[in-house]
Parts: sequence; C-alpha cells; structure tokens
Amino acid sequence: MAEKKLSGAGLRGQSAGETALCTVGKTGSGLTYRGFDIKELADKAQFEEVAYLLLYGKLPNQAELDAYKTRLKGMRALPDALKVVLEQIPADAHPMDVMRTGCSMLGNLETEADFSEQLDHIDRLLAIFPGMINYWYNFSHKGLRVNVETEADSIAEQFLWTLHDKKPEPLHVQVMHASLVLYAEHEFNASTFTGRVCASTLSDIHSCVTGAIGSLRGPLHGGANEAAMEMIENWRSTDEAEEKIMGMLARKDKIMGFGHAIYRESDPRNAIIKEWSKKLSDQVGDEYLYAVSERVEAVMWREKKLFCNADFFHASAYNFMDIPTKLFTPIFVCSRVSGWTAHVMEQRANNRIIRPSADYTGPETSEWVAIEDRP
Ligand SMILES: CC(=O)SCCNC(=O)CCNC(=O)[C@H](O)C(C)(C)COP(=O)(O)OP(=O)(O)OC[C@H]1O[C@@H](n2cnc3c(N)ncnc32)[C@H](O)[C@@H]1OP(=O)(O)O
Ligand SMILES: O=C([O-])CC(=O)C(=O)O
Repeated sequence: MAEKKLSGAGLRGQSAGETALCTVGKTGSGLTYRGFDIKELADKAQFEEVAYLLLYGKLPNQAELDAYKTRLKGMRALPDALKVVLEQIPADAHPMDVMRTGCSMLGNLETEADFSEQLDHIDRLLAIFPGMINYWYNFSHKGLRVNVETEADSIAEQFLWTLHDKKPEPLHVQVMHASLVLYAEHEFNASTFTGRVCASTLSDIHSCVTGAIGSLRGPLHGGANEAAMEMIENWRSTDEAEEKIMGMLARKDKIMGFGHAIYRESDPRNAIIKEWSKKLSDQVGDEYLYAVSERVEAVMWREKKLFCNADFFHASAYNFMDIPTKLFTPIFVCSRVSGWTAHVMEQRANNRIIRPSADYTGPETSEWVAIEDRP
C-alpha cells in the first residue's frame, strides 16, 4: 500500500528525530506502541498497563501492575494551594485552560528539581489530572468540593467517579480504559512535538506538559472531539445531517473529526471507539446521535474520501456516558500525558536542542528611517 504523500508546509514528511515509542501509519493505517498493535492493546490492556509500557519500557506483570496502580492511587490528593487556584477559575473558563493552569501551578508547588525525579512527577501528573479537572468542574458549576481521594481502582474509573461524584458503572469504566489507551501516544503529533521542543532546552517536566496542553487545545488537534460534538448535537435525523454536511462542504468548511496529517485511508482508532459508541448507544436507547454520526461518516467518505479520525466517534461515546462536551479534550490530556512524558524522557536521554532553520522571505535590506520621518 502506498504511503500518504507527505510534503509541503507544516514540516510534513520530514523526520524531526527518532523514537522507540510509536509508529503511525507505517502501513498506511497502522498504529503501534513499542511494537504492540493498538487493537490488541485497546482490547486487552488497562490504561495503566499502557502507561507503564510507555514510561517504564515493558508491559508490567501482575505484581508490577498492582503496585503501579496502588502507587498512582496514593498520588491523587490535590494540594490545598492548588485547590485555592482552581476555585478562582470561573465556570466559563475553557477546561483546557484549567488543565494548563493546574499543571503550571503544580510545577510551582512540586517543582522538578532534578531529572532523576522525573518518573515521580510524571506519575503524579497521571494520578492527579482526572481529579484536578473534575474538582474545578464540580466547584465552578455546582459549588461542590468533590472528594478526589476516591476508592477508584484506575485512572479510567477515577475520571468518571470524580466527575459524577459516585462510583461509575463497569461498562463505562471499560470504555474509558479503551479510550485512554487509544489516546495515549501518537509519535510526533503537534502537542508531543511541543513537549519535546520544550524538553530539548532542558526545561522542567511541568513546563513541557503545560506547553503540550496548549497545543492539544486547538480544534485542528485534540479540540476536534468537542468541535465534532458541537456540530452533530444539533442534528436530529440522518437526512438533516447529510443536508448540513453537504452545505458545509459546499462552503469549504473544515469538518471536525475528519482527516489526518499522516493516515491515508483510515485511522485505526476509529473502528475501536466506534464499536464502543454503538454499544453505549444501544445501552442508553439513543435514537439519532449514533445514526447521525454514521451518516456523516458515509457522506464524508462518499464526497471527499475523508475518514473519521480518533476524535469523531469519541464525541458520541463520551456524550452517551453523560460527560459534558467541554471536558472531552481534558480527558485526552489525562491520557496523552503518558505519551508526552515518555517522549520528554526519550528526548532527555539523547538530547540536542531542537532548533530548525527557516527560509527567509523578508526584504533583502531595509533602510533605517528616524522615528519623526516615518509615515
Ligand atoms: C487526535 C487528533 O488530533 S486527529 C486530528 C483532529 N483534527 C481534526 O479533526 C480537524 C479537522 N481535520 C483537519 O483539519 C485536517 O485533516 C488535519 C489538521 C487533521 C490534517 O491536516 P493536513 O495534513 O493539512 O490535511 P491534508 O493534507 O490531508 O488535506 C488534504 C485536503 O483535504 C482537506 N481536508 C482535510 N481535512 C478536512 C476536513 N476535516 N474537512 C474538510 N476538508 C478537509 C484539506 O483542506 C485539503 O484540501 P486542499 O488540498 O483543497 O487544501
Ligand atoms: O498524529 C497527529 O497528528 C494527531 C493525532 O492523531 C494524535 O495526536 O493522536
């Protein structure tokens, strides 16, 4: 199978370094983490197993997994000073800005003094992020100071538990595990590359992750799951969806949740999350959202040969689990922090400052004009 032609702007098709963490689109549509196929990981692994694989270099055995989960469970508490900051952030703030601020604040409170401490800080970020965003969400939207030191067994369960302030149902936890596995790592995508550039200056781990959060926020990257939801939630029938998509294509609008910088004919994560979305749709008795999503998928392929990326069916899947749309991209952060930080460690282990060149397009020479003589 021919690979997608990768050339032109956006550094497309240029190698910007080496990684042992992930391959994307090597066979046109494949995705592997340290050689493991994404389908197998999403079907069989808990998110903590995948995080361990990325961060510690191998799949954990049962004793290692149990110990890792216990370690993460013990790292969930929010420092009081972080709670104070979270309580200042208004309800109409974007939750990705809350993630960015929360991560940065933690960097002030628990600064990485030496790279030898990196794994402690990384595990702390993994453990704290779900409770951090949901503490802010519940406080700002409901005046509730939610307990983040729950009995949740995993990061997947912790997210849902701290969001809804109760133990979630097993099916939802299973879907969250799969979702977090799918989002964990993706080679040199924009947010990971941001993190690596920051790491290459020998900056601290919180700066690397804070920068990566900022890059993930945009609708061309992680923000697409929210943007897709905001689009499809307005449509009550498949015919309405088709009519609206045709109109958007005629106006040359970008359809969020479609297309990819590397994959050519499909994103392997889509089939997996789509299947979960269908299961959840049946469970909640949904009458149109899944069908609307499927019609949009069919029309986009028929009209443009554009396929759903990882974000599109995540929108309906999260919606069926009663997750507010504005929290979709923060879930991506709770997962991708594993990949980002694995890349930071990889960069640090074999570092040279990332500093490419630019093709200059400005004037050859400019003549100085005194300020009083300028037009
Ligand atoms: C987890 C993730 O981050 S996955 C990505 C999430 N982002 C989105 O879903 C946003 C929508 N998609 C996009 O904007 C793009 O497909 C990107 C940013 C993902 C990739 O961008 P590129 O690599 O530049 O796309 P690509 O080179 O394949 O584009 C080819 C053509 O298809 C068009 N196209 C690509 N995606 C879309 C889309 N979603 N809707 C409409 N047209 C599109 C491009 O505008 C381009 O048209 P042109 O040749 O007339 O300029
Ligand atoms: O690889 C990319 O460009 C975007 C993406 O799918 C991801 O980061 O998961």
